[in-house]
Amino acid sequence: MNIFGVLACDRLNGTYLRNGPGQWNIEDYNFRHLFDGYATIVRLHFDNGRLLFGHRQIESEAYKAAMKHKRLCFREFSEAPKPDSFLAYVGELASLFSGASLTDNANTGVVKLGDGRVVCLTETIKGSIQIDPDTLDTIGKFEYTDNLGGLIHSAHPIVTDSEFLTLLPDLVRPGYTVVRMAAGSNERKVIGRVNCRGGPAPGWVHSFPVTEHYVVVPEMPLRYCAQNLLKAEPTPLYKFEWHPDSGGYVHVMCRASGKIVASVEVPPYVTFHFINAYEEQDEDGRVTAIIADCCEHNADTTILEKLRLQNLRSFAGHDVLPDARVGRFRIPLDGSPVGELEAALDPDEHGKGMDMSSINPAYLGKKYRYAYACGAQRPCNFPNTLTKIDLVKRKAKNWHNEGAVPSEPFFVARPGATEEDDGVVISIVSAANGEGYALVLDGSTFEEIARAKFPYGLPYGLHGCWVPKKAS
Ligand SMILES: CC1=C(/C=C/C(C)=C/C=C/C(C)=C/C=C/C=C(C)/C=C/C=O)C(C)(C)CCC1
Ligand SMILES: [Fe+2]
Repeated sequence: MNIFGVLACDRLNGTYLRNGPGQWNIEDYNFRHLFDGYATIVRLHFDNGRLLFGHRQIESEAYKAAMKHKRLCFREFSEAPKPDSFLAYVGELASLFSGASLTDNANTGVVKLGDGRVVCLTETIKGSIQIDPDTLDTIGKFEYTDNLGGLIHSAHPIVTDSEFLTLLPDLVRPGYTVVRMAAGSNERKVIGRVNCRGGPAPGWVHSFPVTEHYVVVPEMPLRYCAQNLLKAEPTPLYKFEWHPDSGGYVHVMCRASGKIVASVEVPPYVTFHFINAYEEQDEDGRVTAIIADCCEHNADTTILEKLRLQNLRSFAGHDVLPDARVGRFRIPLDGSPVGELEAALDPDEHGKGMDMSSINPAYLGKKYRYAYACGAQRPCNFPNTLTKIDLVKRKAKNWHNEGAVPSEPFFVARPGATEEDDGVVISIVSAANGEGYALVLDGSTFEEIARAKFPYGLPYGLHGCWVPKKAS
């Protein structure tokens, strides 16, 4: 559906796409977890103060099969089909115990590759699906033409105009392969490999950060669990297990050589989203350490349980959102065996809620000052504010509307900007009354510039990308 609205924001021209799990049922069968839902892509096309709005389901094999057979046919985040559903679909017992039964429901993020192709992603490699950013048509599976194999990758590749970097966790020989795909290509090439320091499996890598010269590979004690991947019934931590005794680590790989230049033990941590990383230099310009910031859940895995739909749909006014902070890792490059992890600012500044972050992409991998994220105004059961974090002043500025749930604040720089926060922040908000609107905040003052009400409410969504207007 496309609806025109008028927006007091004529400095923004281009398309914001936001992906996320938007359909949590098949007929009268209801899914369990926020991350289970079938992907819904939302499009906000900004054109000289006018907003064209639309949304569509991504036509993954998992979604099409569920709609056709009226039952779950593939394994989602917490849901698994009854064997007869999947076997009826593909017809082979072995498939149930292999990657074939994993979903391709690309419900997590959307990226614009350097050559302009737009790809929706999740953590299964086969869940990489190309879409048309204008019509939201599903074009088809994005085929990686290399022979790297594997079933899963990070849901958040680092994408720039020239490349796509990602991590492939290795569940058989615990470790991670760091790969690079040049813009315009479908072939990933190996940069290097890191062996895990703890066990029994690699830590979950939903995202990872990079600096100008290094790839930072996190190994958190929340680890993949191959048995849980194959279980039909959900386990407390779904496809993962918490192994605090196995230790938490951060590895640093040189982008050019693939060599590991640091591998440090850090306090146990739980993070899904890295914010950014950069190289710290001494007064002679020598790189002495890597600083990597993330949305850190105080080494507490309960956030995964809190994101079950039943919990999200039953807020009784009690504060149930676990605390989170901006976790700052300092990874020395002098051969020290340990790194540090501390809060980059007092978490009370953002209500001890912290997730779904973005930065000015021009500062990717570089020393930066500002991050935008969802924070909390308590009591709440879900992040309910937008927050602008000033990492230098260690302060936050917060936006909140009573009862509203905003999605990831996405920063878009003003063309020609020279200041880091010169631009706008876009968020899609679900209002208390179930209505929805697009919200545009000034990136510098964090004041509202514009909002445009949608003709109907939208489900919560996760991550977005910006497709600038084509030069005419
Ligand atoms: C489909 C399979 C998997 C899927 C994993 C998915 C879809 C993971 C998605 C993770 C997301 C969206 C994480 C977001 C976190 C947001 C947070 C913590 C917000 C907190 C707010 O306070 C695997 C599990 C990889 C297994 C194979 C099958
Ligand atoms: Fe994510």
